[in-house]
Amino acid sequence: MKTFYAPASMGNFCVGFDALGAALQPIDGSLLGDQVSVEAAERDSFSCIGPYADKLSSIPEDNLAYQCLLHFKQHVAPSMPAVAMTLHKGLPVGSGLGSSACSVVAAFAALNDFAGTQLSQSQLIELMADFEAKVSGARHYDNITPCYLGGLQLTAECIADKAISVAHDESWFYVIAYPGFALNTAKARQALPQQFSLHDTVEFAQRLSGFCLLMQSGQFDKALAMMQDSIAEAARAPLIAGFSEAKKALPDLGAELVSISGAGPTLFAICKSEQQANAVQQWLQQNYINEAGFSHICRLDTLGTRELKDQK
Ligand SMILES: Nc1ncnc2c1ncn2[C@@H]1O[C@H](COP(=O)(O)OP(=O)(O)OP(=O)(O)O)[C@@H](O)[C@H]1O
Ligand SMILES: N[C@@H](CCO)C(=O)O
Repeated sequence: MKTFYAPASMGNFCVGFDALGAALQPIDGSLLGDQVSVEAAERDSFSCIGPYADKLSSIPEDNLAYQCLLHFKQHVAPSMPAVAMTLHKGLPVGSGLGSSACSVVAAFAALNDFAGTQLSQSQLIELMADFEAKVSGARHYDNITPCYLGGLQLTAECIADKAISVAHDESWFYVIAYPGFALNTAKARQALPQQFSLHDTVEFAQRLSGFCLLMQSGQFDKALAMMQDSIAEAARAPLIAGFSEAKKALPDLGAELVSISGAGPTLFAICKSEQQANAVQQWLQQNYINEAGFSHICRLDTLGTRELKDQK
C-alpha cells in the first residue's frame, strides 16, 4: 500500500486573489492535510477515515476523492486493476485551508503513481482543477498548485504549466487559526462584488506584480509592505465572526500582516519571530477559535504532495 499526503494551503495569499497560493507546514512537524492510500484489491472500494470524515457524506459517490477514482478509471487508465482507496480526512471542510483541494490532489497523485500513467504536471493540475471547481463554484488554481507543488505559487490557467514558484522569506512564520465553523467557498465567492473599477483592477495588477517581483528579488520587507487584499476582504470579513477584531488586535502583538486564508474562515498572520508568533497564537486561541477550532504556527511547506514512507 502507498500513502500520499497533500498539505493544507492558503489561497489568495492576501495580495493575489485566485492567483497566489502557499502550502503550509506546522513547525512542530505535525501533518496538516489529507492522506490518500491506494492498494491493489479484488474490486474497487473506498473508505473515508480521520478526524473530519464525519463532516462528509458517507456515500462514496458524494466524496471528491472517490469521484477522482471513478474518473481516472474511466478516462485516464481504463485498464487499471481494481483498487482499494482510503481517504484520511485531516482537514475540516469549508475551512479556508484548501480541504477539497487536498483530497483531490492526494487522490490523483496516488492514482497516477498506482497506475504508472506518468501524467505531466500540467495534465495533473488540469485534472485536479476540474474536480476542485465542481465544489468551489469556480475554477481556481490557488489551492491545487501550492498543495501539489509546495511553496508559494503564482498560478492561473494562462500561465505556462499553470504555476510559477515565487521565492519567499524562509524566516517568516505563518500563524493560522481555524475558528471552528465552516464557510462554504461558493458562498464566500457569491459575496464578492461582480465588477471592479478600472482603477481598482489596474491597482490589483500593479500590487500583485510588484509583490511577486520584490519577492523574487529577495526584497521581502518591501514585498510585505505591499500586501493588501483589495478584492475579497471587505466583502468577506462580515462573514467571519471575530476577523475584524483580530485584524485590529494582532499588530500590537507583532503581526506584520493579518489576512483571510483562502475563502475563510481561517485567518493567517505573518510574524518575523517565533516569540511574536507565540503571542499572536495565544491571542487567537483565547479570542478567535472555539472548541472545534485549532491554531498552528507554520512555515511554508516546500515539498508539496508526497508519498509518506514506512506506511504499513
Ligand atoms: N473529500 C472532500 N473534501 C472536502 N470537501 C468535500 C470532499 N468530498 C466532497 N466534498 C464537498 O465539497 C464541498 C467543499 O466545499 P468548500 O470548497 O467550501 O470546502 P473546502 O474545500 O473544504 O474549503 P476550503 O478550500 O476553504 O478549505 C463541501 O460541500 C464538501 O461536502
Ligand atoms: N481563491 C478562492 C479560493 C481559495 O481557497 C477564493 O478566494 O474564493
